[in-house]
Amino acid sequence: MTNLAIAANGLRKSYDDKVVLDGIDLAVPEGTVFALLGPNGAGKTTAVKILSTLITPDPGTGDIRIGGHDLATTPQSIRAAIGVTGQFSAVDGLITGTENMLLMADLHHLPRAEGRRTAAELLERFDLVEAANKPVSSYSGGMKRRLDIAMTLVGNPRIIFLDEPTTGLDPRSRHTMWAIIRELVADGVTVLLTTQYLEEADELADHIAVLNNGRIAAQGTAEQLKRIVPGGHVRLRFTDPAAYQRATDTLPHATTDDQALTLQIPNDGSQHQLRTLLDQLDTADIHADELTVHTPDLDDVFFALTSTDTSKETVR
Ligand SMILES: Nc1ncnc2c1ncn2[C@@H]1O[C@H](COP(=O)(O)OP(=O)(O)OP(=O)(O)O)[C@@H](O)[C@H]1O
Repeated sequence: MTNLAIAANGLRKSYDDKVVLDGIDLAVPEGTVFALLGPNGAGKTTAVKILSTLITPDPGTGDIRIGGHDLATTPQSIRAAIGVTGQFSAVDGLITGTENMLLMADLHHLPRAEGRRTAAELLERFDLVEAANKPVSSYSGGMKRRLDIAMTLVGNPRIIFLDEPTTGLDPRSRHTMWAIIRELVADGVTVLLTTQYLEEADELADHIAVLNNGRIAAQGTAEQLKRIVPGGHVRLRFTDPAAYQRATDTLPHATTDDQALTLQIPNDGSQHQLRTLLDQLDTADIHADELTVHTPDLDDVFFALTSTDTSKETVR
């Protein structure tokens, strides 16, 4: 059986009468990426703060084990085993990148020479050598995030929590961050990340949990999640109203838009279903100006699951 790096049972947290986490279960195998996905205010940061020992869960929460350590009895062992970066990062803007790194090395009680060597290696690895002696307040968003991760790695953690690691980054910096995360996982590190970006979860995560209204509305691989929503279709666009009319007569199950002269036909995008549709069009001598195939993506899943109060579905 695979060892779990993170195991949480019945995680609960309320603020006054607002229930933020209503008993959620998480199981993250070692060396994998787990994405906690949810709209603003869903409780993602709260979950990360609890799992990284920054705040305590409510009574009634079940067992939580991080890296095999019990959160209730040995939080200090957990702190030694994990790294946390994100919205509550430890980066100090007033001092330089190198100084931030050395501060971290001190916190981990590394001997001075080793601390300097580790800091230099990590600054190099994250492409921060040129900026190393400049105050962090002059860094771009992407550079700050890279420094944040570099600081986290000083202690060589095997489990890393990344709270919205790419929020606000431009596409290039986002891709750099994804490459960094993939490298960490290739080294055997376990990553739990929160994100509002479906594309990010799709790109990186082995397992995705969608958090909504304090509960996990669905979880599974990106592929499993995509299968739980309908939404695959072929879209045909016409410029000739007569051809459009012939198509609507030929395809009675299509959703039509008379203004845009488009039809949407349910279709799973498989070779078989596509061929059947194309044969129908050929037989009726219909030629669309544009044909596009839309397979459900995580956007469809996200909107389907987070738009109602009661949706609850689990894919295993
Ligand atoms: N210390 C606190 N006191 C009271 N309410 C809080 C506190 N911390 C969080 N909350 C509330 O808990 C809910 C969940 O917040 P949380 O920051 O975990 O959400 P999130 O999913 O991370 O959202 P975002 O994507 O906006 O960061 C919000 O409604 C928030 O207002």
